[in-house]
Amino acid sequence: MTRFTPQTPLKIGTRGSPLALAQAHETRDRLRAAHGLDESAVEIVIIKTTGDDRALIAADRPLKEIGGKGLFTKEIEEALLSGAIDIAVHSMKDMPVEQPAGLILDCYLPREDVRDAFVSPGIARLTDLPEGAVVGSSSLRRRAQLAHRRPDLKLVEFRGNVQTRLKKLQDGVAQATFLAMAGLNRLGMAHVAQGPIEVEEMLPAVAQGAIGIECRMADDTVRAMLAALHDGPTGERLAAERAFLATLDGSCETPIAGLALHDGAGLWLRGEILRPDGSEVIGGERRVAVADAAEAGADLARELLSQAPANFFDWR
Ligand SMILES: NCc1[nH]cc(CCC(=O)O)c1CC(=O)O
Repeated sequence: MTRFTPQTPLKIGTRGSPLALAQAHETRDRLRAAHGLDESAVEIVIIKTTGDDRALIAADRPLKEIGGKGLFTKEIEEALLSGAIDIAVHSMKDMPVEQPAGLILDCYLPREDVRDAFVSPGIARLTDLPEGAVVGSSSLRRRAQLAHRRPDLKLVEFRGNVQTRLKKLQDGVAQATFLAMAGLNRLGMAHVAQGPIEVEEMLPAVAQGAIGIECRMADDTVRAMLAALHDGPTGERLAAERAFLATLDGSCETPIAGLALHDGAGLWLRGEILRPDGSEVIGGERRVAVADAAEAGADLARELLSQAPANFFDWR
């Protein structure tokens, strides 16, 4: 089955953040278990991306200004194409809807918790935030969703790894922030959150909580290995959500939310688009057969777009 040995190991490319490494380790462990690979037949290769460049990513600069789509993926995909790595592990939430020619992304691990988490040193729940409270988030989606429900709150830019953000909360830079439950769970840090926010209250980002594994399209050995890891139900949900995103031409950096759940034999897809200042939300849903997942995502996106004025996504 495998051409990978301790002398010529399978190389897994990943960013070096604690969350990215946790995802790469999960992938390595699943590959080893599924294919009986020796410990030294799998190697993790850390790749620095534009998004990891501290000088470029000044803490208060909106990510959208710096480089938009592919900020955290370009260098990793180049390493795949050059053969420096054999597979790449990604948070699907951060992945552009299309991959470069020669690469394929069709292996998803079982999805984690899709919900956002409410994190605050002094306040138990989102609904308990006092009038005028300062909330830190750099996610356009979360900012717009919050501004929509609570126009009284003051939003500040907030980035960095989990530890940096918790330190900022301790220092009083903001009274609360949001993180994905999935990331906290994968880091074994769910205890830092007050708790999850139900999806009816804050619809998550498309593909939140899903890990995808990318490889070279022509690499039949690796593709067969990844096929054994693929989680079908996660793939069905992401087919709907990513088609929704693709038709909206969105990325992780636009105020779009979308979530598909299995509902009996079919899928229940919900989506929303928001004005960046939260002044308007347009939402909708579809209940469809699994086979129609992608078409339903595209169709829901067209419905929402037909209701949105031309300047809907303009900001600043
Ligand atoms: N945009 C950053 C990002 N990309 C993926 C995750 C977390 C885990 C996931 O959704 O898989 C996060 C952090 C966060 O939103 O708290």
